[in-house]
Amino acid sequence: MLKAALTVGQPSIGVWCSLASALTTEVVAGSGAGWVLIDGEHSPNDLRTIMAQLQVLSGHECEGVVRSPSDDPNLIKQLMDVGARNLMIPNVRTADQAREIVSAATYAPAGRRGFSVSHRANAFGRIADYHANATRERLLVLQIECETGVANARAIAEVEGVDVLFVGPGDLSTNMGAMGRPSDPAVQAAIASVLRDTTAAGKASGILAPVKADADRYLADGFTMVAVGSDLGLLARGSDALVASFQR
Ligand SMILES: O=C(O)C(=O)C[C@H](O)[C@@H](O)CO
Repeated sequence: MLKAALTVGQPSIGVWCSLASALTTEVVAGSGAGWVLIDGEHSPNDLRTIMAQLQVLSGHECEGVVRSPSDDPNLIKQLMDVGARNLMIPNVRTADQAREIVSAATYAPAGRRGFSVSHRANAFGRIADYHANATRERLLVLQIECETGVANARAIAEVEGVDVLFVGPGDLSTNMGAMGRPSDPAVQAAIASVLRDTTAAGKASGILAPVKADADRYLADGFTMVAVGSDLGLLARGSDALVASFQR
């Protein structure tokens, strides 16, 4: 289980799934990756295409992490009800926002996730102890993508119920005035600071690193939830290289 691995500091390699396709997500799931990111933020996914991808993953060891387009509690509720046990929330900036997200993913009385007796997440009522265990079994991955989030990373990581702080290098570099340059020294210093603060809070750190040398370095530094590429990138770059190899 992804949560169990990350809790004991075991690295887990993931692949971003941006193509909004159950078929391509199924192909990636067979690769041996520990998890795939089903992207509801920047991909043409909706609740049904996300659910279809979770369905194909049910036959695999590989776990689905679903990125919600925002921290909207109604979206969080719908995603959890269709079976998203692992959730990623973009651009979290403060501990108060993190507490609201935890609350949206937690049944009353501790939180305010709406209760439905029967849904896909509990196999349509067949998993009798689903509601009792849902909070303990979910994985909450909050993205740090701006300087405010970096400054508050320690406080965000310390919020009970937050499992992972995950750096979004694209947005972070853009928000720091270095669009497309995550290797900029100031951005790298911010990434290192998030790792330090998250580790100090006893939580796991993650990052997207589609260049192998970067991924290796982040893993050596202590990031454990590392996405090393995407279905879209593999198909686009692979088809480019294939066609180019036949051009004279
Ligand atoms: O800011 C980032 O970097 C991310 O959060 C990942 C991107 O959103 C991802 O879609 C790049 O393909």
